[in-house]
Amino acid sequence: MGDAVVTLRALTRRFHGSAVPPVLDRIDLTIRKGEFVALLGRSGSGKTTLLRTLAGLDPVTEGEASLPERRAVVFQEPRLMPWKRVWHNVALGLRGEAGTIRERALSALREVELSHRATAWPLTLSGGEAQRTGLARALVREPELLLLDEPFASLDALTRLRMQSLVAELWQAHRPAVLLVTHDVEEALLLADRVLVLAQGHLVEDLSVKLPRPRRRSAEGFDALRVRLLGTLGVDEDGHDATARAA
Ligand SMILES: Nc1ncnc2c1ncn2[C@@H]1O[C@H](COP(=O)(O)OP(=O)(O)OP(=O)(O)O)[C@@H](O)[C@H]1O
Repeated sequence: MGDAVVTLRALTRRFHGSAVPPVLDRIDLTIRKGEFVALLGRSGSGKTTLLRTLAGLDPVTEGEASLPERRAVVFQEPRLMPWKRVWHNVALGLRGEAGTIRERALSALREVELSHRATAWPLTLSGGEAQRTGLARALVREPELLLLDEPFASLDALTRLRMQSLVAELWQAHRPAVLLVTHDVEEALLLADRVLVLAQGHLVEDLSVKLPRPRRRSAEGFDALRVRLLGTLGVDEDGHDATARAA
């Protein structure tokens, strides 16, 4: 497909030899230019493994992966270098004239509403500020593919809400393709065009989300999609294991 940013064909990833089922088992996936995809799955289902493959951090040993050159990752923990100031962390790895690089870093920090912390040391940042710095560091590279590995998981509930809408705004402004790994069904529905569910090595759901933006939990159809995804994950409304109860 012409506008594909990512193409996986029969991608398989094993950690323990052929005696046990692979973590990723012949995954086929296409992500199109500008598409916002969320990846849900239970703990240990292989979400991070899939994200690492898309980031080019893990070798492809079985199957094929076609990835764009410009990729950026935001991890659950910000992974900033404590001995470099915030703006310098954002600028790391950029090439070109020093003044231009600094300007680009400051502009990315403005976009995540963090200009006032540009010369701060990372250890003085709050959790939300540190994650916004990570987001600025990713954005400044103008990625075609932005990979977000549970970037809000360690934040308090209010900061998480704010970060979710910030990510939605930044995506609208820049339109990279996004893969967001999350545990949170509502987060997936608040952000993504498409929600994938990974289980037993397979993508068992590929759900198109046509809700209007900006997304609201109160929107018609939101709850039906939420219940459907919880069903695919095998969890009931209260977070209990529906598969165990049925057994
Ligand atoms: N480097 C590794 N060596 C051996 N096993 C690994 C390695 N990385 C991941 N695994 C195994 O692969 C499986 C999937 O792990 P992964 O971290 O991708 O799951 P996940 O869906 O992201 O989980 P969580 O939601 O808990 O973060 C797990 O059983 C894990 O133990």
